Amino acid sequence: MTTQDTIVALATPSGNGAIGIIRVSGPEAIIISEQVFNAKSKKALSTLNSHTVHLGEISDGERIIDEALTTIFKGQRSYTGEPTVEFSCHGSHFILTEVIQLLINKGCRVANAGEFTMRAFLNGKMDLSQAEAVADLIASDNAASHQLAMQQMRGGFTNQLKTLRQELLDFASLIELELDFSEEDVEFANREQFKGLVTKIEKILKQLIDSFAVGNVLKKGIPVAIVGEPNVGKSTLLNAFLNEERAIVSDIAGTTRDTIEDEIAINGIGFRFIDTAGIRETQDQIEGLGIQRTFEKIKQSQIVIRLIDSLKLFENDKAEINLENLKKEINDLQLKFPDQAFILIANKVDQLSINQKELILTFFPNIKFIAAKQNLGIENLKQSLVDLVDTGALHSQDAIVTNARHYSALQAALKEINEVQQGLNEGLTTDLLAIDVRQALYHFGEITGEVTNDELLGNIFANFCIGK
Ligand SMILES: Nc1nc2c(c(=O)[nH]1)N(C=O)[C@@H](CNc1ccc(C(=O)N[C@@H](CCC(=O)O)C(=O)O)cc1)CN2
Ligand SMILES: Nc1nc2c(ncn2[C@@H]2O[C@H](COP(=O)(O)OP(=O)(O)OP(=O)(O)O)[C@@H](O)[C@H]2O)c(=O)[nH]1
Ligand SMILES: [K+]
Ligand SMILES: [Mg+2]
Repeated sequence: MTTQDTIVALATPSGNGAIGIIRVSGPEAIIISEQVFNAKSKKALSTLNSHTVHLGEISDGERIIDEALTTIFKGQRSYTGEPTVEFSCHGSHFILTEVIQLLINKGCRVANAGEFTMRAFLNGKMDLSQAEAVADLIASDNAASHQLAMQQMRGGFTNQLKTLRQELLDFASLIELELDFSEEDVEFANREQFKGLVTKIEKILKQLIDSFAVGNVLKKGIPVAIVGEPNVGKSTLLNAFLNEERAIVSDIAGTTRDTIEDEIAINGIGFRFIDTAGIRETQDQIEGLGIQRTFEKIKQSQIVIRLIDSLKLFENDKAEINLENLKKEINDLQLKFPDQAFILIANKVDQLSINQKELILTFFPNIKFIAAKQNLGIENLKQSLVDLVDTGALHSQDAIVTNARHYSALQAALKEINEVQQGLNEGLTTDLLAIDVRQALYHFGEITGEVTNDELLGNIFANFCIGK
């Protein structure tokens, strides 16, 4: 991987702000920038101190393109770890395009997605997991995902991992030293101490692996499926949660055919609501497909809001039988989806008499009544959702893994650590033990980027936005 090119990109959203920042990074950053920027002070950029800002003109020969503020970062003292210049221009799309083109004419290359951050990684300004957290930070849209990304960008669990890796590395060296003296039957690596370390590592790996269950949903938003028969008010409830007319509502059964999703934050936690087509036996083929999808969505969700139309129960004179059937049906649904938390909600309470309400409660003591259309009971329901989420980990000091790549590497590391443990217990020969230890170290290194390759880096940084 070469970092010889000097790269340029717009660092701010394209041409729709008051100011647009163009970033230039690489060995020639200051020399190239000097050719297009004239500071009001008449001083050449290369003579100015690092981390200083200068007013001046950007021009292509005689033609002035913009009056701009220019920041210089010298030597390795920058975000990327290489000479960097930032031009803070007027936010016109035309100006920004012209300035970038000018810089390209003077020898810059357009940066690839994530290339500035990739350079920061390659130049040792951050480890790989921190670089990945930069993308998460930019994508974060609620307090929980923001906090997780910030924690990881500032080192997160990798500091802990680096210490363990070093301790393991020290033992690996001792074990390998034993191999050099294999004739003499010496033991440099104290087996009991080594067992202690491996046990400690196992415990920490397990904790980190477990944290992913929480971390992953908090990062992505907790999926909540809203399900129930046609016309119970699922789309009305979605709209009430989102506080906007997101889904079409009508008194025609089968209005929602495709699932509709949208996210909001409640108490800083992201919830992704999924409005589904009504569940019922049907002859209609298109609606039938919608119902298939409802089951799919339940499977993908963490929480299921099972919505019922309270009025419907009393349409015929068999309320008790209807309630009995409902109870059975809900039991079946819970059995079919054991991993989901179910909340039972009775809608349209505005139309219900007190006696009817009490009858429902005798069958379902925990049921919650709402009137989605009148926005009644929605705040309570939001609180119930928050209560269902175990946010303990978020508020503790324990590290939380949010990245699927780290999760896989941790699992792989644990597997190897368990091999090492088994090897130690069974008195495995030193050469075989050494192999397992090296394997475990490899997976540790994958997370922080001590072990890496171009393809992996390409994959990670391709998901960044341009200019980052
Ligand atoms: N204008 C601007 N704003 C930005 C960034 C940027 O690159 N440019 N950042 C980009 O994401 C973030 C800030 N991150 C940065 C991290 C390090 C350095 C830096 O200059 N580091 C030097 C000097 C440190 C020091 O003064 O002690 C270094 O690490 O050596 C700059 C920005 C968010 N805001
Ligand atoms: N009285 C009353 N009517 C409601 C309430 N909530 C929804 N409705 C009405 O119930 C009807 C159906 O609402 P929708 O939100 O379209 O129901 P749905 O479950 O999404 O229906 P499908 O998408 O067809 O399965 C509409 O006429 C709504 O205005 C409520 O709390 N009280
Ligand atoms: K409807
Ligand atoms: Mg609907």
